Amino acid sequence: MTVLDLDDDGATDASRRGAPGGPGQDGGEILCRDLVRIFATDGVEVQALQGLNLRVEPGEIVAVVGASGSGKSTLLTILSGLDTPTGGTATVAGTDLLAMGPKERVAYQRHTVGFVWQQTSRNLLPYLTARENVLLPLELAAGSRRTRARRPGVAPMRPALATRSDRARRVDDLLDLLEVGHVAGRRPAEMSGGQQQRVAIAVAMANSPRVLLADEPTGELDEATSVEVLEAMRGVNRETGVTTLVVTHDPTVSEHVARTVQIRDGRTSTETLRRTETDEHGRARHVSEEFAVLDRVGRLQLPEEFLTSLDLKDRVRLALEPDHVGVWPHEPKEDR
Ligand SMILES: Nc1ncnc2c1ncn2[C@@H]1O[C@H](COP(=O)(O)OP(=O)(O)OP(=O)(O)O)[C@@H](O)[C@H]1O
Repeated sequence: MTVLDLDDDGATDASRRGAPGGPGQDGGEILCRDLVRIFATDGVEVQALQGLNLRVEPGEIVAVVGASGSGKSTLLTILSGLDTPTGGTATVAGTDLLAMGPKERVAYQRHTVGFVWQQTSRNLLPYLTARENVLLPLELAAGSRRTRARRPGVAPMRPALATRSDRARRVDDLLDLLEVGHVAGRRPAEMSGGQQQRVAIAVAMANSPRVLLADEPTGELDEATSVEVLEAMRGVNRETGVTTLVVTHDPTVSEHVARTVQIRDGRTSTETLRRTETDEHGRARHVSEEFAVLDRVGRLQLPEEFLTSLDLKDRVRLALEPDHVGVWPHEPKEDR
C-alpha cells in the first residue's frame, strides 16, 4: 500500500492534532456527552439518543455496533453535521457541533469530516468517472479558497493544492492508496460494489479530513468484499492517522478494529477491546475483552442476558466489596 502524505498544508498528523482548533481540551477527537436526540412526529416522541457518551482519541479507528433502531445512524448524522442534537454536547476535532452557524457547517462538512454512506449512489456521482468523483471535492475546495482569497483581508486557506497538477497528483495518490487506480477512468456502473466503496473512501479523504465517518459502508456488499473494504478503511486510518468511526449492525466489523462500542437504546452499553499478544513460543494471539461502560455519574447498562438470567428488574441489591461491586435481585428467586 502506498505511503501518502495526505495533508495538503504540509502539516504532520501530530502537529495537526496539537494545532489550535485541535482536539477538545481533554484530548478526544470525537467527544459526545449526554447526547440526546428526540424526534417528534404526529405528537409521538421517539428518544433516538438517550444520554449517549462517546470518546474517540485522535487517530483511533472505532466501530459502533447495535441493533436496528438503537440510534447508530442518528449519532452519525449528528457527527456529520447534518442534524443537531436536542441536548448534551458534541465536539469533533475541536468544533462544537451545537454552536455551528450555516457557514461553519459547510466548512465543517467540507474540511473537517469525510463521509462514506451505505448506498454507493449517495457517495458517487453516476455520470463521473472514479477520477472525476475524487477530483470534485478538491475542485470545490479550491474554488472556495479562490473566493476567500479575493475578499479583502481574508487569507487563502491551505494554498498547497492551488494548482491543477497538485490536485491531479492527489487524486492518483488516493486511488493508489485504495488500490483502485486501475478503475480511475470508469463510471460507478462499470465498477464492482467493493471498488465503488473504495473510490467512495478516496472521495471522503480528498480534502484531508481529520475525521472519517462511515455509515454501514459494507451494508450492500457480500462478506468477502466487506472484509476488503474494511481492511481498506483500516489501511487509510493507519497510513494517514485519520480518526475513523464506522457505524454498523454487522458484528463481524469488530474483528477489524481495536475497539468496538455497542449502542443499546440510544446509549453506549458495552465496549470490546482487542489486542494482539505474543505467547511464550512467539506466536501472535488475538485477545478480546468486553467491558460495560460506566458514564460520568456512575450509570452502567447491564447486558440483556444478565438481566434475564437472574430476572433482574425494577430494583436490585448492590454491595460494595473490597475489589468489586455485587448486584443481586431484590428478592432471591426461591422467595418469589
Ligand atoms: N427522522 C426521524 N423521525 C422520527 N423518528 C426517527 C427519525 N430518525 C430516526 N428515528 C427513530 O429513532 C430511533 C433510532 O433510529 P436510527 O436510525 O438512529 O437507528 P439505527 O441504529 O441506525 O437503526 P438501523 O440499523 O435500522 O438503521 C428509531 O426508533 C427510529 O425509528
